[in-house]
Amino acid sequence: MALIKICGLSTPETLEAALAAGADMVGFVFFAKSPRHLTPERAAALAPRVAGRARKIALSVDADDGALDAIVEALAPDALQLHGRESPERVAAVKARYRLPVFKAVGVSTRADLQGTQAHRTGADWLLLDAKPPKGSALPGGNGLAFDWTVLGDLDRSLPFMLSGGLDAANVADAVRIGRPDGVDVSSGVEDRPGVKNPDRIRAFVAAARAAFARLQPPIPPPETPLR
Ligand SMILES: O=C(O)c1ccccc1N[C@@H]1O[C@H](COP(=O)(O)O)[C@@H](O)[C@H]1O
Repeated sequence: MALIKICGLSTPETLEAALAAGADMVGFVFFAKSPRHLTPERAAALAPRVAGRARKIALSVDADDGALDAIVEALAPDALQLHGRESPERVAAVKARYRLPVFKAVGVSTRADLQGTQAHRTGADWLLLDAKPPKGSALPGGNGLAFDWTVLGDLDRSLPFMLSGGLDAANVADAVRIGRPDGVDVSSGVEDRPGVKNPDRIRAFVAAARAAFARLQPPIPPPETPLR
């Protein structure tokens, strides 16, 4: 089954909206420059609400072991999303230290950027393909920008991948049809403004993504590396 992730949740109300809508994964951002940033303490307060209804994904950007230790202890995530410039060696070290599946984010603008996925094929469990941030952006992701999904025709699909970057309820059907990802991930597209999630937009996104995956022929097979 293809997976739907709502990222950057930071309040009980919007977390509940994502869970009730049937999101498979809920993402929590640990990156101080992000408007969606959570401290480990705030994450610890939100975590029990998930209670097995979805997988908890901890997003970090070039975090060191100390920061990741605090995040893992507070959230008890089901997987780690590494959204910085983590090397394949760092990805492998994080995976070994926490014994958790790792989603490695790779920025895409053109076909040539797909080369950047090759180095992560042995270390990461999943790829997360996001639009490259604009030059000078404070955030390596979560910018609400999409990339040209047709380049995904050239992707080596030996790892499952999430498609992200500028998705919303209106364009996710095209993204799924063109990119045939194993999952989709959204942050800005379910917000009223950066960091402020909108429950109606969350519900609309989950419904649109679910319908888009259901229409795909042939359907997306389950990934060989399932999450726990
Ligand atoms: O959401 C953030 O603030 C964020 C910060 C730093 C790195 C990644 C971040 N979010 C991830 O970016 C993509 C795309 O988001 P958007 O839908 O275009 O806003 C998604 O994978 C988020 O998890």
